[in-house]
Amino acid sequence: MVTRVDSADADPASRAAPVNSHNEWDPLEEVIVGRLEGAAIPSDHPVVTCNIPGMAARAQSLLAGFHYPKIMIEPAQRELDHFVALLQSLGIVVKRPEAVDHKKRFGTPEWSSQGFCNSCPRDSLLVIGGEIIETPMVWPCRYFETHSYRPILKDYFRRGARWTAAPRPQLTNELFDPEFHVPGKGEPISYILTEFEPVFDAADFFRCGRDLFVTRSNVTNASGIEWLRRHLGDGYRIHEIKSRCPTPMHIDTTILPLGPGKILINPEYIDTDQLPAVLKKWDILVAPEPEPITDPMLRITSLCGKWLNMNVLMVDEKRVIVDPHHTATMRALENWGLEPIPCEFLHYAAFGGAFHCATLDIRRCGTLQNYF
Ligand SMILES: NC(=[NH2+])NCCC[C@H](N)C(=O)O
Repeated sequence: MVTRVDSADADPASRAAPVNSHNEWDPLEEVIVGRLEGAAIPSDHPVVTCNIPGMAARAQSLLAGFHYPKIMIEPAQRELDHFVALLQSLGIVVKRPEAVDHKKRFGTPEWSSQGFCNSCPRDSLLVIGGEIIETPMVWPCRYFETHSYRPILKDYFRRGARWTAAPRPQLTNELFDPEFHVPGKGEPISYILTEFEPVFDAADFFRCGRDLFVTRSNVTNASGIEWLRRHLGDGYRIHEIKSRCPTPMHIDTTILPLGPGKILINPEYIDTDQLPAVLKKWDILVAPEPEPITDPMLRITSLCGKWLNMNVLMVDEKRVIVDPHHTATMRALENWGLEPIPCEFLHYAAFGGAFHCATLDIRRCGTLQNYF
């Protein structure tokens, strides 16, 4: 049952709003897409290495701070260019962050680091209705990532958007549990973060109107979730979803809504009995196994686990952008009544994700509603 809370027709200002996105599926009008220029291999801080697959973590700790080699950038850049062209051909306005050299060193009074890249706007910026929030990120190499989006953010601000930054975390040793190890099979899920200060990545949340869903992770602690809850106030409810992923970072390979009443889950990480009661009323669509990645280069360099087949972008309630490598996923989406639009994107995994990660919806045509 969908209850209309606000009506855009009654409020012409909200129709003209530069930032307006309440969920993951309303018709997409404007989106930010990340960049690869200037990308540098992320640092080997424990909060980075605990989140990435073993092989990539070993290679990365040797090469941290160097620019990504051309052999990795070029194929990913070709895919990215096609993805941007595809979005534009669908009539969607595409905005891009500035190209910056992420090899540059920066610091706070307590530490210094080189950068990473701005491939994944989904992680550092959270759009809730007409507000855009810079999130308090925990990877030191991502501390200033939102600066490359500042020209866009200032433009949205000038045109009336609400622009907020969560308190900048200190990221000192007190935030990290020195005893932490990635839980093995049978061990309970644990996290590297303490509650020293609030931290969260935007990509640990997804939005369904007045209800937001979050997974705690190695980049989002309970204080971070509480900060957002208080910041948003009574108009929103935040529900925590339990994930069995031993290296949790970002919700969009674990569970993602495809439309009102439709939720896609990763059967390895989600125990449906443990879902928040409100979601149990929705159709639960179980993601098929991803097709294996056989190219050794893609296998070694991926910063992600295998479930990027789920990391899709909804153009609207029907059309969904998905990698054609994942044939079973394409077929499943069709069987669920959706129209998959294929777009090759496997090389982007070395930079942190796929379609959902690489984008940030700025405007979707729709209003704030209550879906539960
Ligand atoms: N928004 C993102 N950057 N998502 C990427 C999710 C990656 C996730 N940690 C995995 O390995 O599957």
